[in-house]
Amino acid sequence: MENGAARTAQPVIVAIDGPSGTGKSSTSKAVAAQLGLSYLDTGAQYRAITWWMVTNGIDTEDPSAVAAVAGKPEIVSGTDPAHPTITVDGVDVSGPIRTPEITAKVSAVSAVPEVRARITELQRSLAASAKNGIVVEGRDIGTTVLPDADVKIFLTASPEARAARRSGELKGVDVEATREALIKRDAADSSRKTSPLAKAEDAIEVDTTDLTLAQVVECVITLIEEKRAAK
Ligand SMILES: Nc1ncnc2c1ncn2[C@@H]1O[C@H](COP(=O)(O)OP(=O)(O)OP(=O)(O)O)[C@@H](O)[C@H]1O
Ligand SMILES: Nc1ccn([C@@H]2O[C@H](COP(=O)(O)O)[C@@H](O)[C@H]2O)c(=O)n1
Repeated sequence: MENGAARTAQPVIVAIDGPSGTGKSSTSKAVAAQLGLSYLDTGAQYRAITWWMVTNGIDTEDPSAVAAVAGKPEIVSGTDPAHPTITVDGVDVSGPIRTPEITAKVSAVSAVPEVRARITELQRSLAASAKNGIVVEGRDIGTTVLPDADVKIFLTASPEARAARRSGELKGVDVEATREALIKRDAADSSRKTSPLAKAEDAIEVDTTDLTLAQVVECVITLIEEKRAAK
């Protein structure tokens, strides 16, 4: 069975969106693994194209310069939730895309329409080829990338909870600085013209502030199973 033991049979497309640090990646990976679905981290794709721009000396604050080369890098995402991978022109960039420099620059690059068009095409193609279905997480999956997704979830959490989680992950990092950085990135992602971070009208909002990761995963699995039962 692809991606672990499937608890359910029919293919299902699940869109999980939300601001930074709300638990999208952790939740999506666990849900996909438990249901035997593929998993796609779309933030990793935007980070990967940003890494390529930086590595090739492109000014990430110049939308025309970014747009002119948006079609050049070959970005490949592996969709096994137990071992998600991301390469650019054959190079494993799973580590380099998580540096503070890339995190600080990714919102500017992801706001460029030519970048979004390129990455959205990749995302739709991966979703269409997922045999058992897929959990796709990001900022615009329910609104733009997969508007016909079977289940749409919008995760939220207070900035304080998100900053505390991230600081715990990146040991020694200041909580207040982390909180400010999260808020700044959310503001940039929500205010861009093309496909901003937004909750789809038909998405179910789950506030994870006071929930453990296990509780969020169980909640999402229940929503998926309810939807499948109703099909
Ligand atoms: N419900 C939860 N309770 C406590 N910690 C959580 C919960 N969900 C996720 N976490 C932790 O919070 C951190 C951020 O989670 P995660 O990376 O999944 O968020 P994200 O929404 O994908 O973030 P980003 O958008 O920045 O990629 C991780 O350390 C994760 O283990
Ligand atoms: N669907 C998406 C997903 C991500 N982005 C941009 O990528 C950045 C990094 O995302 P992470 O989930 O890895 O933190 C994010 O801040 C957005 O700028 C996007 O635009 N659309």
